[in-house]
Amino acid sequence: MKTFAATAIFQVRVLPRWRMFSNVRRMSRMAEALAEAQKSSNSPTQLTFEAIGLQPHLASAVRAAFPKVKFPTATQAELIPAIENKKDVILQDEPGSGKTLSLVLAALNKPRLRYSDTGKQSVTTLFLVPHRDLALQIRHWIQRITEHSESPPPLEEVAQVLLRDGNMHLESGMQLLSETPPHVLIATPAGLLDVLKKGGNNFIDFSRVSAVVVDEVDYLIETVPALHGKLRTKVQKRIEKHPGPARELLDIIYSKRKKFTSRNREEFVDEPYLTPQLILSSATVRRHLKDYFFGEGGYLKWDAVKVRGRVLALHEKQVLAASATHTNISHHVLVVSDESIENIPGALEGRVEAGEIASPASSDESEEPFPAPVKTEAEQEREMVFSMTPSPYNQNSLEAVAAAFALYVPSVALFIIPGGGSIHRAVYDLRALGVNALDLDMLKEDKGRLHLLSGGAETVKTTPTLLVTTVAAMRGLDLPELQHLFILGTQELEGDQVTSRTLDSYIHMAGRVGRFGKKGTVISVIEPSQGPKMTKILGKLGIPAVKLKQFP
Ligand SMILES: Nc1ncnc2c1ncn2[C@@H]1O[C@H](COP(=O)(O)OP(=O)(O)OP(=O)(O)O)[C@@H](O)[C@H]1O
Repeated sequence: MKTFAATAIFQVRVLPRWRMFSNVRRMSRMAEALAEAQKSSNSPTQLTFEAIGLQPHLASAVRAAFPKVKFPTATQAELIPAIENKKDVILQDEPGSGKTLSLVLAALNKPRLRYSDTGKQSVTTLFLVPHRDLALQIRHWIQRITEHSESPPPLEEVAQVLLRDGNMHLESGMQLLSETPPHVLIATPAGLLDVLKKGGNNFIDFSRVSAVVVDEVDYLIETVPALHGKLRTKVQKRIEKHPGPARELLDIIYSKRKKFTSRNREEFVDEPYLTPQLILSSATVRRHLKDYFFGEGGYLKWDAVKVRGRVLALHEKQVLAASATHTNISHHVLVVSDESIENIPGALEGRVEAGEIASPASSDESEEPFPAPVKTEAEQEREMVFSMTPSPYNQNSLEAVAAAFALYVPSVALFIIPGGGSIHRAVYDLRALGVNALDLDMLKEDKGRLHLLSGGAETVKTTPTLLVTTVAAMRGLDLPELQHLFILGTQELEGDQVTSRTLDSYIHMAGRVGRFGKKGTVISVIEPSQGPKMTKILGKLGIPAVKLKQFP
């Protein structure tokens, strides 16, 4: 692997340069000022979790399960009492600032609801998430907390997961759900809709559910951004044609709310408690999304409480910059052609640590081949097909990822390929290049689960591993020790256009590293034709690209 990397680097030649960023210096100054302003966004308060309303046994269990979680952040100290107040809540703070964890705590803190007639427990909180791995991560967190509590109940009484997944048996999931309704039901909207379609809309009595949390809400509910002309019409048509399972589900749960508008809001507030408290969360909640929830969607009560990280007091463009550019994340772009791999023109000279060569955890074993995973018959067949078919991936780009991975990554890195791309094919191609690539899967120890709660002093020592995922499957994921992230290409969703969705997408991708004050390195690998779009994305976000020193 090391030999390959060296070869790849020495082959680089200089490409004709694009025009320099004229505003890079200005942006860099702005990012520094903003980073200063937001420093305390996720610094812990001196309050205890008990003082902000967590039940003492839960607070102790959390500290035991997550030794680094000692005090709530300012945002968490605002959020947990707001949820206790039973009003609807919109939560927005930068990626990795502890939103999901605090939502989990607030959910576990709610008293268990029981049917007064039968005494049977009901689901207290429904947690909607965009994808399987985030659902599994949340269940894993709850499992840890439960295991660290006194006389822990069986996990299925506390948390269950509903997914649209080939491995999950719908009938047995439904049976467990009706026999033992959990305190927290974590589901993808599509998974839950499957259950409602089979069991009927009353399979879960939503009037008995205390809260519905929609995590990564802007991903689950697409709304029309402030676009102009044809693009706006195109997006609107797409939404109307495919409203998406999350919207369909909220229409079922909040059908009773939809008749209330701003004109009869008094009545709305006095309405008996018929619908669950609605809690929305994301690092990027645009105004058009809020407007939709309050207005046309009719899901949110007008007196919903907004809980926002410090950073959001700034101007929107600066907010974006601050969200994505804390000084603890360095952003790099490698432009790859047939002839060369080089830094994007205009990239700034790096801080010492930005392009520092990592001392790989596995340096003693660098001559050892990485472990080959045991393959099922289906996997062997798939590889046979791959060996006979051309790859959709630009091999130069994958070589650049392999080279940078070998140079910089001591333990684990994440590689995000564009949505719709084949993860298995990317893994196959990368392994052929000598990279220990694996498809990210939170259920499997070697493919991500190992890294779920590790970090800091207990950093996992493994052969450096590159976990491959897509844009669609990485939202909200937390691998605490992750420091290196590779992104393939630019987001092609809107063609050459850079919309708010494109920018939000970059913020969320970059947000997989530099979490909770840690350091992070983001390396985008693009083709020359994607250069102008990448420049625009970084320019709009106020992010200066920094040179990787080992590349021209
Ligand atoms: N009060 C705290 N003290 C220390 N660490 C914390 C605290 N709250 C959360 N964390 C840690 O911060 C990391 C990020 O948490 P979490 O995934 O909840 O962030 P997030 O804001 O939901 O991220 P994203 O925007 O990507 O969804 C986790 O590793 C979590 O354990």
